[in-house]
Amino acid sequence: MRIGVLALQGAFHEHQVMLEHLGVDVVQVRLPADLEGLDGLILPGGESTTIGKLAVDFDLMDPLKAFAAEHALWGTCAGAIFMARKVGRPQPVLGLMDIVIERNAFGRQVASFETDLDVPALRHLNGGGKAYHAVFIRAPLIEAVQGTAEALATLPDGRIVAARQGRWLVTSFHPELTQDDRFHRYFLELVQSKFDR
Ligand SMILES: NC(=O)CC[C@H](N)C(=O)O
Repeated sequence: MRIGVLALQGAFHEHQVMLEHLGVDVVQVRLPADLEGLDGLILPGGESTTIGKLAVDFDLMDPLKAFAAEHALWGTCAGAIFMARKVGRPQPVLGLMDIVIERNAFGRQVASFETDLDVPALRHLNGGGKAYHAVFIRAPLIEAVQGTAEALATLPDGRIVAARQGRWLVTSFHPELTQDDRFHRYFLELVQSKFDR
């Protein structure tokens, strides 16, 4: 399997390390040609306005949308914002997934937090029964899932922090910053699956 990690800005290296640990070939994507031959793509956390601006400057917007139409995609944090169809205040986004997302919904950098989540979608994986420890860094909130998008994880108060639509996955938090590789393994399952949206 060969997975791309959008490497314009943000935590792409950490995703690469996790994927390589799982025996996956990783390609850093900076130009449209880098998408060639990939089986899936991860959009990392970072600063969504910067990622969006660089994606426009590097003529990546249309190639990314075309790639997403055929492949699995996973956005973490800023990457999730970049995939959303609707963001609180307009900025360059791919506008793919039927979710409404609010940036920095939990407050400033100092309000970053970690918490355990119950994620039913991970239960079938090896080691899947235990709670998932999630790291939130100036995280966005998935305010609504629409169409065929569905929530995968919520905070105890019901706020949505992970969602899936066909082979598209978004998480408000950063699985690449923990030792727990279950979300990466779940994504690799989506890459290999033939889910329809
Ligand atoms: N950890 C992150 O990716 C933070 C996302 C950032 N606050 C944004 O709005 O783009």
